[in-house]
Amino acid sequence: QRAPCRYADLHPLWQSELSVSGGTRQSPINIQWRDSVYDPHLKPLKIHYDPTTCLYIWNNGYSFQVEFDDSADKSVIMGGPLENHYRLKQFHFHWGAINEWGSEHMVDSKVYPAELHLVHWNPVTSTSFEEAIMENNGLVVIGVFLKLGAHHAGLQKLVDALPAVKHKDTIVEFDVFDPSCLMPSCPDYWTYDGSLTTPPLTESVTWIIKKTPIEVDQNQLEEFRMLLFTSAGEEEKRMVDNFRPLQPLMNRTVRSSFR
Ligand SMILES: NS(O)(O)c1ccc(OCc2cn(-c3ccccc3)nn2)cc1
Ligand SMILES: [Zn+2]
Repeated sequence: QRAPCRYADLHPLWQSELSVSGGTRQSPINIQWRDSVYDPHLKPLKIHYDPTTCLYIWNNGYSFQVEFDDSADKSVIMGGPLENHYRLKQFHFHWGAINEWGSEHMVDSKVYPAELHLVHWNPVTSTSFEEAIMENNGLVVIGVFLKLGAHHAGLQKLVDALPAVKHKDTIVEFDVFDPSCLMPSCPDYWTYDGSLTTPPLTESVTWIIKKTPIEVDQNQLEEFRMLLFTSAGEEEKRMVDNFRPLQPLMNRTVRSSFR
C-alpha cells in the first residue's frame, strides 16, 4: 500500500498547489502495462551526456539536485518519441521513508523505493529551461526506478557528497559525473504526455519512463533519508516521502517502445 499522503505537510508551497485546477495531463500516473500501446514508430532513445558539463549538487528543499551547464548542446538526448534534441539541465530523486514506497510513477500499482528524474529542455523552441517550463512539450523528463539490490558504484560518488548538502539551500561543487551510469542497459521505455510533479506543476513534460529499474543498496537509500527539508538552525525535518500522489490518467494513452 502507498505511504499515507504526507505531501501537504512536506512543504508549505505544495499545500497551496496540490493540483493544478483543471489539469488534464498531470503526473505522476500508474502505468497499466496491459493498457499501454506498443508504438512501432518509437525510435531508440539516444543519450549523449558530457561528464564535464556537471556543475554542482544542491539541496533545494524538495530533493537533492545535480545541475548541468546547459549553455550549449553538450549533454543531449534525442530519438525516442522526440522530434528534436533536448538539453540536460538537472537530475534529482524522489524517495520514501521506508523501502515499501517512494517512487512517483507506479507500474501495475507496483511502487519502487525511489525514482530518478533527468530533466531536459527544448532549445529549438525555448531559449532557457525557465522558458521551456511554460511551453507545450518544452521539457522531457526521463524517469528511472530504483530498486533495493546490489551496491551501485556510479551512484556512490553522488551519495558520498550528500552530507555536504544536508540542509536546505546548501550546495557543493560536483564536477565530472556521467549520469549515463544511472541508466539501465535495457532500452525499453513507456512514454506519455504529463506535467511537472512539483510546483509549478505545468503540463509541459514528455515523460519517458524506463521499464527496467537500476539496483542500489540499503546504505545508499539510507543516505538519501539523512537529508533534511529544513535549513540549518531550524527544527530538523528529514527529507523523506518527497513524492506526489498519483494523478488521474484522464484521456491519455501510454505508449511502449517494446512489445
Ligand atoms: N519532479 S519533476 O521531474 O516532474 C520536476 C522537474 C523540474 C521542475 O522544475 C521546477 C522549477 C521551476 N524553476 C524556475 C526557476 C526560475 C524561474 C522559473 C522557474 N526551476 N525549477 C519541477 C519538477
Ligand atoms: Zn522529479
